[in-house]
Amino acid sequence: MTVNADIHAGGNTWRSLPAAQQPEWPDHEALRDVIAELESYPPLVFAGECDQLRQRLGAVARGEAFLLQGGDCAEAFDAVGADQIRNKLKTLLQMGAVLTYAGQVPVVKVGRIAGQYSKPRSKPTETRDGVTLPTYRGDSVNGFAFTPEARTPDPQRLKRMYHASASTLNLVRAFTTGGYADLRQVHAWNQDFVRSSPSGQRYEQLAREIDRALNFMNACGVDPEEFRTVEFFSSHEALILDYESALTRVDSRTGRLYDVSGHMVWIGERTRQLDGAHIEFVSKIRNPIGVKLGPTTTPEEALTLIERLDPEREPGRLTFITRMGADKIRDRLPTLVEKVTASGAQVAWVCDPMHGNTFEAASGHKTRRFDDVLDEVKGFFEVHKGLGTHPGGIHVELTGDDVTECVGGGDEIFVDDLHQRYETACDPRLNRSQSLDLAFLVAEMYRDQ
Ligand SMILES: O=C[C@H](O)[C@H](O)COP(=O)(O)O
Ligand SMILES: C=C(OP(=O)(O)O)C(=O)O
Ligand SMILES: [Mn+2]
Repeated sequence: MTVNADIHAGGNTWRSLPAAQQPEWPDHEALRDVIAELESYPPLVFAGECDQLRQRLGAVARGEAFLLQGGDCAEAFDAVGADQIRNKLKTLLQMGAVLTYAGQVPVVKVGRIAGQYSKPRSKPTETRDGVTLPTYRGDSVNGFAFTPEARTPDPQRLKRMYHASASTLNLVRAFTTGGYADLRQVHAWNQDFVRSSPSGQRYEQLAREIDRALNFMNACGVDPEEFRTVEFFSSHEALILDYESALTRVDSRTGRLYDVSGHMVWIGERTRQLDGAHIEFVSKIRNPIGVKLGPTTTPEEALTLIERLDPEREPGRLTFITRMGADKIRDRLPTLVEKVTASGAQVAWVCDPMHGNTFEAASGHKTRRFDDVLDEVKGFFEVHKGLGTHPGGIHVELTGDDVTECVGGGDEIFVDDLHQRYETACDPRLNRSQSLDLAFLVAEMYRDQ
């Protein structure tokens, strides 16, 4: 075996371990063919970009930057269109501009985008009117429609995921480097939000300050070219290990393994078993890694995760994304942060205020209250302030469209409105105006800090 083959084999050590939440593919030969084809495809990202993001996240871990990570719960193949991608990106960039001004630190912008096609589920099946079918596991696995054909896992979908990710990333790169995302333009969109939406008016003061700051920079003669492009990274949950490992390659510069399906990948709350395949898989790759930590996480688990995933204690390598729930964060987070800090590890702490706050409305819609989302972020800031540690960022499920999936917000959505534009394939997302609300309110929190 050559050295390279040896290293490459390292990307397959997960295969002997239990892997939670994997699809039951009916045809294993077809799966093998798909994996072989995926292995021949070019990388979606360059390993050097993953290193760049790891460095940026290092600044987050050291308290010198803030992470904004967001996008759909589940991307869908039929939503790979220019409008949807542009609206999502626009929303994230607008949030980023507000947070940068408020925090006076760089905001690292990472989309749940160009690869977020696979979903872990709480139940393996779904029953409607006495008919039981496999649960929807994301467009990478099966279809959303409630028919036996759609719900049967089809490995050909893994190739569609690759192509959908490639076209999405291509457009994102074009927008972020081609001038569309110019900071002055992003600020103009924010001014428009403040002017035209009833909820936006309370942020007038902040928007005016940003305007003055931009004018000041202009007057000082800052090169306008500096504003033209923006750094933006992709991320998704590394769930379907056959796909992720088919896209794991040896980097020719360093000889190390990178999962080139996205810049950052994370492991979800349901697949972070210490002796499981997912943790083993990400322990072998050099990408920056996130791990979701729910309310039952013990400090010992967190410390073992650090040992497994960040043995060299490299700031930026490991991000803990806590998702406790608004009612638990003030109780559960302090011990975790204290014990991890005492161990000397420098992880980035990021708040996912979505996944601990989901409930089912009387109409049957899965939803979240904007106030709970906000309260979890508030709790997150309070805990870090109390401990003298850095609230490193937020991780949110959002869309740039005017959907009605979460209740509340400045342009209030009521439970009775949920049916109007409930379009998510999995979890409820903040819509465009709720996302901007959140950014302005977090900006105020950041300033108070
Ligand atoms: O996005 C996260 C999970 O896939 C989702 O919250 C699980 O939802 P379920 O309980 O409907 O399966
Ligand atoms: C599945 C998700 O979250 P968690 O693993 O935290 O439940 C998600 O981020 O969509
Ligand atoms: Mn989700």
